[in-house]
Amino acid sequence: MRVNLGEVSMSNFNGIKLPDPTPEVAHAIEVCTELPLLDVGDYLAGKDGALEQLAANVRAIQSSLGFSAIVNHGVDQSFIDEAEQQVKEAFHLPQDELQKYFHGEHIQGYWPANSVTNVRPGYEAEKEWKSTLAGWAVLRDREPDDPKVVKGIKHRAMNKWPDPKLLPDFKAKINRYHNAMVDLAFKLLKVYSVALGQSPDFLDEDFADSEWYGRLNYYAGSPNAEGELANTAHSDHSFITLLPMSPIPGLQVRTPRMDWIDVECVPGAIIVNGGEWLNQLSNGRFMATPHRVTEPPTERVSMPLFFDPGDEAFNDPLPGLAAEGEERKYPRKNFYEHFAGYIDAYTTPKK
Ligand SMILES: O=C(O)CCC(=O)C(=O)O
Ligand SMILES: [Fe+2]
Repeated sequence: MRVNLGEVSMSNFNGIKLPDPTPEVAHAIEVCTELPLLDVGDYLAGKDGALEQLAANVRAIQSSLGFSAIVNHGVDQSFIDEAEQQVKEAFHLPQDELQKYFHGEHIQGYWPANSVTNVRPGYEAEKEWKSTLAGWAVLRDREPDDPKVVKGIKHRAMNKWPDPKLLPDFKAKINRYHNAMVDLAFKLLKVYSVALGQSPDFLDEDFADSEWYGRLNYYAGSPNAEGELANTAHSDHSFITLLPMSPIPGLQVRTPRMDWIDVECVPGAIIVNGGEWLNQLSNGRFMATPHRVTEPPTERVSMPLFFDPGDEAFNDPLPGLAAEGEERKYPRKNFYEHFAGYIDAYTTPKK
């Protein structure tokens, strides 16, 4: 599929015209052999015109490959490295210790390898599924008196943390990592808002009570598992997902040509991809691109941060994004309904 960049930059986005994407980005999405690289340093430094240029690049990327990698993002590398180290140590705990933090009905906490179907609706036929990855889900941390905790709302419980006697720094280092990623996501929210043809603060209200979600993924690795899937093809439920690049291979992204490319590591870069919530707000114009992970040769940790709106936000197409006479493509839902439906579908226990 060839992307018509002229059309992408001019029409269908609430009539808001942005500059052309930079030649590097235009080339990257034309050939689709690796993720387009975006330097967000000028934008974060508040340089004149940087927001508009970045938004133009994001609009072109999200209208095609749906994945990019950002550099000069300001997240301290030591926060990432130290969080990753904590994840490794947690998954090295004995099985009977880990089972104490089993995710339960809220799907918050630990889940062992091979325990869930990990089949996402729409992807059943992709390939024999394996789901060999283990995980630990950490949602926005809540206090015991949080109204949703008190009411026992599913998926809105308190997080489970490993015993501090065993892992004294886990909670602090994971929270520090997530807080830095969420800060960055809020800065990118303004870029996405402009890319969607809105004012920079148009989405702020929807995200004021952001229900972000952190997944700590652990792949034990297997040297002989050539090409087998550990994390099956899926699109993320999120608005956007931020994921520090891993030096251990495995992540693959589906291109508009419907082939799969291996993501090559750019040390220090953070992957940004659009999720299903973004896809719905744009009435299908911004991609929630399928991706998957092959069984890595060695131990591998990945820590995606799913950046989400508040539970009460709706998936209505943004102004100007359902062109006149065009039907909305997705049934109306609030974020909570969308999230609960997604998580429950793919974490069905394996029979
Ligand atoms: O492990 C990775 O690199 C990606 C993980 C992923 O796609 C996910 O957890 O949604
Ligand atoms: Fe994902």
